[in-house]
Amino acid sequence: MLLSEAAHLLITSQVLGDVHTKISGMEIDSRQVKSGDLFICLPGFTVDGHDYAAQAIQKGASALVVERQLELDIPQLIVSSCRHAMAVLSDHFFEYPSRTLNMIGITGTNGKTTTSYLIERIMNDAHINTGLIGTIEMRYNGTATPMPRTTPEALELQRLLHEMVQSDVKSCVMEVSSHALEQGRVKGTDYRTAIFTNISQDHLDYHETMEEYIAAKGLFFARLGNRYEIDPTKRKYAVLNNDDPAAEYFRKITAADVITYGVDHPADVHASQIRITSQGTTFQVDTFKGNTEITLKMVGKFNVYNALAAITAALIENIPLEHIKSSLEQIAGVDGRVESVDGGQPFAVIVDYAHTPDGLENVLRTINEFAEGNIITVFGCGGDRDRTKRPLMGQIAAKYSDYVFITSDNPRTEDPAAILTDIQKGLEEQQVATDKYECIVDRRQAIEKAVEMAKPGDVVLIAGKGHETYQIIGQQTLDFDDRLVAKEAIRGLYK
Ligand SMILES: CC(=O)N[C@H]1[C@@H](OP(=O)(O)OP(=O)(O)OC[C@H]2O[C@@H](n3ccc(=O)[nH]c3=O)[C@H](O)[C@@H]2O)O[C@H](CO)[C@@H](O)[C@@H]1O[C@H](C)C(=O)N[C@@H](C)C(=O)N[C@H](CCC(=O)O)C(=O)O
Ligand SMILES: Nc1ncnc2c1ncn2[C@@H]1O[C@H](COP(=O)(O)OP(=O)(O)OP(=O)(O)O)[C@@H](O)[C@H]1O
Ligand SMILES: N[C@H](CCC[C@H](N)C(=O)O)C(=O)O
Ligand SMILES: [Mg+2]
Repeated sequence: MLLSEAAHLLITSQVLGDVHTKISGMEIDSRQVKSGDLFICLPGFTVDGHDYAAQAIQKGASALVVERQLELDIPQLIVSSCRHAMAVLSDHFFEYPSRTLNMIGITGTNGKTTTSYLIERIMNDAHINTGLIGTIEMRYNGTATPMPRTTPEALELQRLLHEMVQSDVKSCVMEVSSHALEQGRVKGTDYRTAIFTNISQDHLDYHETMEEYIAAKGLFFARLGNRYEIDPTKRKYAVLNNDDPAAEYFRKITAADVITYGVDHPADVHASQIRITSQGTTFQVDTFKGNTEITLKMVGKFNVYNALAAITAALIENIPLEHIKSSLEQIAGVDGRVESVDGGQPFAVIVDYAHTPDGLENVLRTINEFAEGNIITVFGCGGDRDRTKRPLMGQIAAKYSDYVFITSDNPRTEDPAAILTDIQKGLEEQQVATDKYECIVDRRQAIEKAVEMAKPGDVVLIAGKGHETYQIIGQQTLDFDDRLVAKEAIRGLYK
């Protein structure tokens, strides 16, 4: 690509220097720049990419995208928003991969990862070669790469989608976080289907109010246009959870066809007669393409919602309901989501990624439906993240458990003990008896004590970190896996 081409795409941009400058790649991190790259200077939340332009030049950058002219002897493209420029240029540079792939995006506070795996499985079983991008990993054609965040930056995203196109992938299912929507990470990405799971409190450190959070999610549906072509494969679909009040707002702001799913309210894809056991969940589903009964190996009403979203997306792809049922019934579960840890102990140990008040309430309510003995919950809240959810999660843990170990999640740069105090305040406010909970900063120790306390028939829930294999304390990322730590604790007791 030539710099002139980039300038042409960004109509209001201004070029300083040689318009014939060749661009062989793009980069937003000066440390990763290769010779001939266009370095895009992102003004970040912690540092300003403009301050790293000199380093990028040293590493061989051929031109810069900037929001203000820099006193550096190199061609520069001055734009009003480097983030916007990144999205537009990446999409072009990687040959608009989302127009070739059939894109399915999922947004919502909880259930994105789970739903994405259900869809991936149904699609691949139906021989539609499908890739996946989300919190745990990105994977396609049997190869997986861990992901640092739920939704990649536009540059990384378009690069990954391009890779998928080159590898003969036909469809991609991905999680679209509210951060991504707000920062324009998926700008330009052409989704066929946009799914909404639910909205509840989270990320109020970033979005400040629930209204702003909902508005960020709304961007996904507002951008979803429908040109009502004769070719039905070009239609766009908004798949909305009709039991969530925000669905009505998304319906109003989208120009796509709306298809609803739900349990408590009438919907195009509707579940009823939900039966939950410790082994799984059975429900009747009535759809616009037939009816059937499905038994999931996954537990919880919330997983019925995830399954309904996946069924709707698959029906849009014209996959027969009987095939969808067969795929869903075979799925054992998703990594770190209500995952049982079996070390031969006479009680249940469940690791789950619930890290929001709603997520924690859902998983605990589900456990309450089948637990025979006491419920012992071990959980914490991440540092440098929404502080207002901490006391609420404390109250929920106490409400649905017989005993609570308040411990560290990923404290990041916050004082770990102070995070525990924030959680404890919620319990104090509700005057929870002090012999019903304790605070142990060290997560390993908390897990060990919980396992030690459990009696036959009890359930130990270890919530918050799910699939994570690390713990971030200060600037350090240390090895830590709830499942392994629980197994070690069990082994220590039941040798
Ligand atoms: C709040 C947020 O989203 N921050 C993202 C943002 O960081 P930032 O603006 O602070 O970036 P920065 O560190 O200031 O750097 C600015 C620029 O300077 C560049 N730089 C920096 C240092 C250097 O030596 N050289 C250099 O070029 C950086 O590459 C970057 O381009 O841009 C960075 C670069 O792409 C991201 O890595 C970073 O994600 C951080 C790590 C993060 O934790 N984000 C979370 C909150 C997040 O996005 N979460 C959602 C999931 C939410 C959900 O659960 O739904 C997600 O999608 O993952
Ligand atoms: N549909 C749902 N509604 C409410 N809670 C859910 C739902 N699905 C899963 N959960 C709970 O939320 C946790 C996280 O689920 P999942 O990882 O699928 O969500 P996510 O939206 O991908 O989260 P993240 O924002 O971290 O990417 C689960 O471990 C479970 O406790
Ligand atoms: N995607 C979520 C993950 C939270 C996981 C929890 N273990 C934590 O570190 O807070 C977030 O960025 O808020
Ligand atoms: Mg996720």
